[in-house]
Amino acid sequence: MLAAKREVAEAAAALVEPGMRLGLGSGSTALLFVEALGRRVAAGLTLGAVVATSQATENKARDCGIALADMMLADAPTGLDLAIDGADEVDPAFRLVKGGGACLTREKIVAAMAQRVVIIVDGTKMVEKLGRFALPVEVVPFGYAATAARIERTFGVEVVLRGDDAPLVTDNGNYILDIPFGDIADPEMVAARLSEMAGVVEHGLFIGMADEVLIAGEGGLTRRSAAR
Ligand SMILES: O=C(CO)[C@H](O)[C@H](O)COP(=O)(O)O
Repeated sequence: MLAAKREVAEAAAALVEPGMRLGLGSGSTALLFVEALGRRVAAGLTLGAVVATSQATENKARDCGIALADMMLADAPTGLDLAIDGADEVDPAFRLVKGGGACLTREKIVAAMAQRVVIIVDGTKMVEKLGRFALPVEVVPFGYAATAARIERTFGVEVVLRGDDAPLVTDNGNYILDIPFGDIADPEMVAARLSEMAGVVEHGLFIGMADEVLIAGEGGLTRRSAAR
């Protein structure tokens, strides 16, 4: 599995061209990509503005000698050439479940800024139907129990507040509710219902955002483009 993640991370780093404005994803595969990119930067590759999707990725990028734009400033970049990120699930229509690392909100903002979004996964993430991986939803801590109850009433599924002894707090200061659907029959409907709920900051369904998927498997690397 680690070898597959490394292979796909190296392949993604090779897609980066000089001067590109880049979005760096989160999770173990994305961090391997950041390391591979760092090696290219150390060898002389220059980049345009680079944006990280989590504190962990920001720390890794800095350790690897990659300078980052400050997304909290008014003059932060508003567009990117390429965003590269992992995923928890990818279906045949390139719909994704993301947020296993609790970074879905920044990941979605960065993906939405990018002209091209490339998802890097090992073959185990490719699924016929989304939902076996519990769907992460970032919610505001204020009234989170009410938000959780509303989600449960809407979908008839018991949600799980992420965290062990205490709730996990995201980089944005929010909580994560995981919805164990098992099978998401209609991802567009679920996405629309969640998006309109008070208290929901963002959900982990990424629909119509991925342009390409790089998949590392036993048979080597596969590159698939979205049919648009
Ligand atoms: O969405 C994410 C983080 O919020 C990650 O991209 C996703 O969880 C995949 O992670 P990994 O590469 O470690 O399997």
